[in-house]
Amino acid sequence: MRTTRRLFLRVFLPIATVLVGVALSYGYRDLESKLAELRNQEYTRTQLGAVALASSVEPVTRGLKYLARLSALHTAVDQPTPQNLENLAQEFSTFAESMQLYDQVRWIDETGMERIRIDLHHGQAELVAPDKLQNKAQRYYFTDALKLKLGEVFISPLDLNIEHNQIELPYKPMIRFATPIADQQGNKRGIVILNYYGNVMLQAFAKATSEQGMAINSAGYWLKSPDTSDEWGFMLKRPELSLAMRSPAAWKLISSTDSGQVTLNDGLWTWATVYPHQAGHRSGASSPEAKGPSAQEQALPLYFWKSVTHQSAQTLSAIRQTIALKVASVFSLFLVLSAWSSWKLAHAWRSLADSEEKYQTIANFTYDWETWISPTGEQIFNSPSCEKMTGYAADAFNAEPNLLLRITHPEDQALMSDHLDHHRTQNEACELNFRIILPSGEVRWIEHACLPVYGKDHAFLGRRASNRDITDRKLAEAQIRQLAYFDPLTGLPNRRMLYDRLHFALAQAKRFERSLALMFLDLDYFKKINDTLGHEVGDQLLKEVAKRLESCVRSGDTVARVGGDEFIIVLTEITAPHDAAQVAQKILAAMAASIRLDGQELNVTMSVGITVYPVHGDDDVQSLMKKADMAMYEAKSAGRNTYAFFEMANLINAQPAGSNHESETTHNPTA
Ligand SMILES: Nc1nc2c(ncn2[C@@H]2O[C@H](COP(=O)(O)OP(=O)(O)OP(=O)(O)O)[C@@H](O)[C@H]2O)c(=O)[nH]1
Repeated sequence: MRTTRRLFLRVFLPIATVLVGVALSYGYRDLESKLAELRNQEYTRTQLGAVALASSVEPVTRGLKYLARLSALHTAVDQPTPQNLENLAQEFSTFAESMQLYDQVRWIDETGMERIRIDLHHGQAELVAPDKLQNKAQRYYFTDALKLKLGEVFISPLDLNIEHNQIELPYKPMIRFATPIADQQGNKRGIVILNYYGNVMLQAFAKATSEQGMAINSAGYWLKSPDTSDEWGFMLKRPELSLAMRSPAAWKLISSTDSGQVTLNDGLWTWATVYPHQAGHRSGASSPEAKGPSAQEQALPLYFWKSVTHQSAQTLSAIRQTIALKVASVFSLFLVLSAWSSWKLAHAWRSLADSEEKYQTIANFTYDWETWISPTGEQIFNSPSCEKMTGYAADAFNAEPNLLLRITHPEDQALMSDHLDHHRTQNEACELNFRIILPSGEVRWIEHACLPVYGKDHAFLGRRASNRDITDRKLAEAQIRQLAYFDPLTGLPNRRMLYDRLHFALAQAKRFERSLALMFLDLDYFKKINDTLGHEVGDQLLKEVAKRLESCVRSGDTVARVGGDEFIIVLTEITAPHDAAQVAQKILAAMAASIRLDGQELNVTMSVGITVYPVHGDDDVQSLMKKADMAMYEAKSAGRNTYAFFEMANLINAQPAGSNHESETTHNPTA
């Protein structure tokens, strides 16, 4: 479990690190994108607001200049007859009613006295009666405008209309546009003045900024704000209702630059500036005060409006939180998924390592030599045990695909070569035994079993083989075979082997109509040797006799020991009994030479009984054995150290040719 956990950490930690990096990078980019979108939106709003303010001023100045050029005005100025004044009033009324933008349309003469005044009430132009006309000589807009050159336009600050020294309710935002007029001699004869409804402009501004914009005058007071309670602070004598007081840092930047965008502690500020005087072609003096003389003579246009938007710090923080939450939830999901996958992978690795370990342990400790050969004949795997078995390391087999064939015993190479050629790609199991020669020259028997290997997709993956060292088994088998078929003392075939061969030889003789002789040989007086010289000497003597018997026959003949001092010889290549007689004589002659054993010279003789197929009968194996045995006893009876044919022993009891046997049978062993 500890190993699995370690593997898990090795997989998961790098993935988690990458995921954290990706999440942070993605989150940062997403936040940047959202903030950029917000900044663009704010920038667009302030620009649209500024355009709305500037474009509201332009038509008013054009309308003012139109009035200043009216012939009815100049006629009335030059000849202010009741008729002319009435004509002018008519023109002013028509203008006011058609435009619906102005609260008042007036001509104020050079003394400050209102000469023609049209008030708009509920859309209707009303001429103010002469006795209701006022003198405006003390008003700043009169004095400032009268100072202008002909053609120049005075634009007052945007403020609330004041009637009878009270701010008119509901609030009536107002801007006064005025320009001087002159008579035919060029003497200034007062001004034409329009009281413009500021609300029209402010509504256009609000609409352009989606109700989110703030129109602020040059003193930092709100003219229009999403929060209406902030508006008109300068008129209400409440300095706290100004951006200059509410957010000094922001106002410092906004008032000092025409446009910009900045993120401060209290949020994102975006602004643009409108100079209404510049928009009116020519500028005149202005005053931030509602009443009174001009604060500035005809100076630079310090009066401006700011189109401003503000996104609070809370709004920005909410955007960050939303993105952080989104990224965190996606990141958590990926983290959980990768943790789960890493755990599964670690578990699989662990299982694989376990099975590899088990497999390696089995491969290392197996006594058999396990191999795997690819379909193209490459050695994919050789278990380490191959070195103990062959004297060559597994790497040697992997490096030399032909090594197995090379170390195969020459007598088995054809078998192995055939196996490798024919079975490598065959869909069948195969078993074979072969010998290999070790580097030391030692020969070992290998039992080889192989079968094809298929993958899960039934693809042929080559052959898997198991090789086992069966040298000891082969030796044991050979020993068993030796014990079963051979006489342990002399190494001659025993009775069982004799019978096998005799059966075969007799069948062959019968089939090919050939002759066969069976000789039964028994040592004479062997018991005495044992009794006098000991069993050991008797054994040595038997071995020497066996050798001498073998030397007397051909390679196709069989010499077997079937009893203590009894031997059988099968002669397969005779044509007549005479041939067998010659072999018998040869044997008796071979025995005649003394044998030196244990420092003594020994002389032994043998009695030999012979039967010949088919001369002595068309017999079976048992009959042949019996007849030969009987013949041997005949030879014993005849005095030993001689041979006798079965036929002759029974019927004529005659000595075979070469009667000198008699003399040979008189030889006694020298015990
Ligand atoms: N040394 C030795 N003696 C054996 C072995 N097998 C049998 N004998 C002895 O061989 C002798 C065989 O004797 P027999 O064939 O009966 O008699 P013999 O002395 O040869 O006399 P005849 O055959 O009549 O000439 C017995 O004394 C057995 O004990 C053996 O493997 N080794």
